[in-house]
This record gives sequence, C-alpha cells and structure tokens, in this order.
Amino acid sequence: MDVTIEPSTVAGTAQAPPSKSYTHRAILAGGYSDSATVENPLLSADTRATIRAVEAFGGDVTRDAETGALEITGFDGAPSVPDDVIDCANSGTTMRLATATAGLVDGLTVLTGDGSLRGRPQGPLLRALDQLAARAESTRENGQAPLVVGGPLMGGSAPLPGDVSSQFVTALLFAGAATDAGVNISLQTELKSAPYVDITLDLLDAFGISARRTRDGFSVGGRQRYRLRDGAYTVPGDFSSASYLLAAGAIAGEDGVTVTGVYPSQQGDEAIVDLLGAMGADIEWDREAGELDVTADRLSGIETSVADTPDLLPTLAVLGATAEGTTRLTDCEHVRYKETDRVAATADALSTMGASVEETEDELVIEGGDSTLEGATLAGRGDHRIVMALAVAGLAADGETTLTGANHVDVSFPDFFEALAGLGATLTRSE
Ligand SMILES: O=C(O)C1=C[C@@H](OP(=O)(O)O)[C@@H](O)[C@H](O)C1
Ligand SMILES: C=C(OP(=O)(O)O)C(=O)O
Repeated sequence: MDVTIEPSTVAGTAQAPPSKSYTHRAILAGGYSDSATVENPLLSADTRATIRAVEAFGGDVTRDAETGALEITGFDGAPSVPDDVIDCANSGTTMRLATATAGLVDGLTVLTGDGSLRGRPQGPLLRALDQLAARAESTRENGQAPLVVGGPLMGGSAPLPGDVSSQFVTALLFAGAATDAGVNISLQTELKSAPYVDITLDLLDAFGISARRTRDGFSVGGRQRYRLRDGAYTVPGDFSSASYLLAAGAIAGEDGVTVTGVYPSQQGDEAIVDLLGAMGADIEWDREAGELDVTADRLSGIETSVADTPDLLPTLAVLGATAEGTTRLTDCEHVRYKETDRVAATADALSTMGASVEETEDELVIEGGDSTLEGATLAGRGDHRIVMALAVAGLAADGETTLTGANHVDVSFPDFFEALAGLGATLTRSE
C-alpha cells in the first residue's frame, strides 16, 4: 500500500496503541507461566510473531472476543520441540527472545524471519548461549538467522557486548530464570537501549521473577517459576508510537492535539515529552489521566543522545528538519541495526525532501530552518518507523508526499493512518 499525504493541520484526540515492548514480554512471560491473562495487548505483525513462538513451544494464546485480552496457557518453564520452523517475520524482539527460549528445549529449534531480520545481528547472543552450554548456530555462519538452537541451557556466566542490542540481555534474563544455575551477564561494552532492560525487569517482577542489575551487568537466579502476581497483566500505552502523534501535534497542531493512554511506565521513549518541551513545543503531561496535550509552536533545534532512545531517532530528525537551527542526534550507531539502517534511511529521505542533513557513523545532524520541506515520493524501506516519521514530515511539506510500502505500520501501530486521518490529516491510500 502507498499513502499520499497532503500538507495538513491536525487537531483533536488520538489514542496511543498499547506498548509493543511490554506486549512481547507479557506474551512470552505468559508462555513461561502455566497460565496468564494479558489485557490491552498490542495486536500487530510483530506481537503476532511472539504469539506464534509461544505456541510453537507448546503454549496456547487465545483472544477473548469481548475484552480483547489474551488468555495464555503456557509451557510452564519447559518449552517443547517446535513442530516447525519459527518464523519471526520482521521482529527482532521475537527472534532474540525465542532464541534464548529455544536453549531450554530438549531438542532443536530453527528460527528464521524476513529478509530484514535475516540481516540483523544475532552473533553475541549465539556466543552467550554457547557459553551457557546450549547449542546455538547461524546456518550461514555469519551471526545472522536462520538459526539452529538446542538445549540444555545450563546457566552460568556469559560476557556480552552492550552496544549491539539490549534484547540479548532481555532474552537471557527471561530464559535464565528457568535454568538450573541462573545466568550472570557481564557487559563488555556500555549498554545501549538500557531502558528496554528496565522494561524487562519491570515485567519479570510482575510475573514473580527476581532479576537485578549487578556491578558489571545483570543477574537472574535459576529455578524460578513465572507466576503473575495479580489476576491479569495490563499493557501500558506505547510512547514510541505516541511520538509520531505528538510530533504531528508539535509541527501541525495549532489548535492542539491530545494523545490518550499514555501513563508512566519504564519506557525510555517517555523522553519524547521532555525533548519536545526542550524544542519549544507547548506540551503538558497529565500522568494520572494518561493524557498528553501538545500545541504547535516555533520549534528550535536541540542536541541529544539517542543511546537510550533509538526508536525516537526518525521522529526527532523530522522534528529537527522543521525546527530553527541545528538538531544534533548523537550515539546513533546502534540505530543502524534495526529493520533498516535508520540513520542512513532518515538522512536519505529528509535530504530528498530538501533538508540539509549530515550523517557520520555515530551522529545525525539536521540543519532546520529557512526552507520548508518539499513533498516527494519516498520509499518506506519496509520499516514502520521510517514510514510513520516521514508521514509526519509530509504534514509540514510543500506539496504531496507519497510513501511506498506504507502498510509496514502494521508492525507496531496498525491503525496509524486511521489515527492521523482522525486528527484531520488529508491522506489517500492506494494499492
Ligand atoms: O526490547 C525491546 O522491546 C526493544 C529494544 C530496542 O532494541 P535494541 O535493544 O536492539 O536497541 C528497540 O529499538 C526495539 O524497538 C524494542
Ligand atoms: C527495532 C524495532 O523492533 P525489533 O527490534 O523488535 O524488530 C522497532 O520496533 O523499532
């Protein structure tokens, strides 16, 4: 599907979808349990991949037609040999979490994904699993999927780089709790995307699993049982997804935009609220009501690190392109290991729209200001975040912006274009 966006103003209220990161973890933790209920789950292409993985390991996930909650019957810490290959589709989170889970299986699991996922790094996780006595191989011996993984994962200590993906830590903590010995992770390099491990610790705690930070990494004790503390787990709203709606309001919402369903949690991408404020947007967060109000104002450029907030890079770059002065996004390298190299993809698309953008290995610098963005036909690159950020840029551009492959929003925010149109953006879809 292609989507064409006309220059538009936006106003009104939109609901943030449920958090993708919390939903993945809640589904998997439900799988590790005997049973669990997950309320307000995100149902998207990526979280469906995690449902498939849990079912492949012997669990069952059913959606309650009335409440939308997921009723999970889990494999209770002992996953069984999948009947078939696990297709993780486009989801890095699913692949990393399912790979470590496969280490607990008494037999072999084969994991694969789409072309993008088969190009993403898995080597550090494979080496850590190998160190913890599991079998973990890349069929092409290039540290990428397809992967073959087999148990038994005994547990113990494993070194891990921190600057490739925090999902390796998350994966080992989830599986480590079900090993005999537990798992100690010592980080060899500084941890990037650190708040995602905070999300993991938060979710594990809700399922009765004790895991903690250590002096040089993380540790989880073995022989723990996943048991949901409360009757059901409720997924909070997603701040990465909310960032597009908020950016739309900050750029094109003269009469104000309200985003609902945004309560405090461990999401690092809550930083978008302060970052928009620092850029000069008029933004207020009622944490108790879970509501964010933003009104467009003149924005000015900022310098900020995306070490903790990689998924905000495309949003911040688009905001920078419409702001006065320079926006410098630092600590970007790990943002190159996503569905696409998002540093290059963002730089390329904004340059095509006429912005002045410079890219180095670790930084993206956008000179905003004088000239408005020009509408253009832009490749979505099979990357949901690139599509959503560029759709927001299209609101402020001079002329039409067409995004190809815009259907990829299905990965994290299936109703994104409905939400944008609901705020008054003029857009048309074509096959
Ligand atoms: O654990 C998670 O839910 C995620 C962790 C981050 O990835 P990295 O840890 O690979 O940077 C983030 O970019 C991704 O969208 C979701
Ligand atoms: C990188 C992302 O997710 P994942 O790593 O799960 O593919 C994302 O949602 O931006």
